[in-house]
Amino acid sequence: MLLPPKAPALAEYVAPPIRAYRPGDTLFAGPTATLLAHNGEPLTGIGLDCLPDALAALLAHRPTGCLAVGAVSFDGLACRLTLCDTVTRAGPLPRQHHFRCGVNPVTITAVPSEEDYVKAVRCATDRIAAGELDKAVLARALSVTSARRLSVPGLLRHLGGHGYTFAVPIGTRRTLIGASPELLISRRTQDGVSTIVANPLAGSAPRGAGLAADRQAAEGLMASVKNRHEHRLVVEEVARALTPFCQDLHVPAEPTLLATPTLWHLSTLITGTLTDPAPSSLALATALHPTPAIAGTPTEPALALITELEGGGGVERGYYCGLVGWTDAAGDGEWALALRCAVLDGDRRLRLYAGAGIVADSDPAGELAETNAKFGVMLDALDVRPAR
Ligand SMILES: C=C(O[C@H]1C=CC=C(C(=O)O)[C@@H]1O)C(=O)O
Repeated sequence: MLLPPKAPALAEYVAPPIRAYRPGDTLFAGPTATLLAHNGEPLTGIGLDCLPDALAALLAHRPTGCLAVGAVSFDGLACRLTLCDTVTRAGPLPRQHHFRCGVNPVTITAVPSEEDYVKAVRCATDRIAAGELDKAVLARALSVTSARRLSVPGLLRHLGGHGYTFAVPIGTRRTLIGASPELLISRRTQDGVSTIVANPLAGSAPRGAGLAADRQAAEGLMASVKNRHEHRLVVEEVARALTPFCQDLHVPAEPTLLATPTLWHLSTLITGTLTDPAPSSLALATALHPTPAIAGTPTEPALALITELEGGGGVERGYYCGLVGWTDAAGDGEWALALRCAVLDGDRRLRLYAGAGIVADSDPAGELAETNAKFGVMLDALDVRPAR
């Protein structure tokens, strides 16, 4: 008797763009669509300042439909983009509720140690109290070695449905991979009118275990004066940077709550209509980057403190906190911040990154806990601990 083919169990399901992924491809999945760039022309070595013009010129000579997809480093000096004439498009990646049993044997080294990160946070709050700056985002890393072989598709399977999921080749057998909740900027043009969306996030609280604790965590975040201040600093700066390019800009007065699998965030959805001629999505990203969500404010002292404290602790941001996304020849595009991510080096070694916004009344232990919750996205994909 001929039996119908067995439908794949949910745990075995792999979304088509992940099934189609080959080493060296670039994948970028947003809330509405997934792009897979295969066999494109690599573009590296152009800094963010020159990138909008360089890409406009390059894309103008390519066939209609050609996109540039990839990443720009945090310092804006390096990029890894692919110019791809025929990007494969699919729907958004589904969120897969796999049972994760936390059994993957790995060794993890914190860089710097948790104690040293706490000291760095104290140092930052002292500098803020001394009036040198208002906010700095301090990051830490985890160096992970896996006993099991890791693969980009194997990790991507667990990163869908988190906002912006990405895999970008950034060197020989090195891939930036992650799932970020934060949209820096998107631009869309319809009937000659270009509209934008930016979704700054800042102010976070780990999700609670169980409904009551989770609700308490969300309500506590919404009511937190420290987190509202941390968030406001980002929204004000994003609005200030976008204002010269917009004929109208809507900035809600109050944040809302955004839930990710590991954290609650304060979120503000900023929308606007661009002036004519409209700057490209990448030109807008250049005007915005680095926002206080990933650097601090004012920008210069914040960047100096990051170099001093993170550099002293052995953290090199590289592409973490950079941009990841795409642009077309007309300048429409979508750029997320490269957060909740890792660099996969070969097939067993990973470097995970997470940071937290430090303001005057930051509690160092709380900021450490926040970074640990942020690592949860990638640790869960590695099956290092059970999902909530
Ligand atoms: C720097 C990170 O998050 C930023 C984005 C959202 C919320 C943040 C916060 O509450 O501190 C950070 O500003 C990270 O995830 O590594």
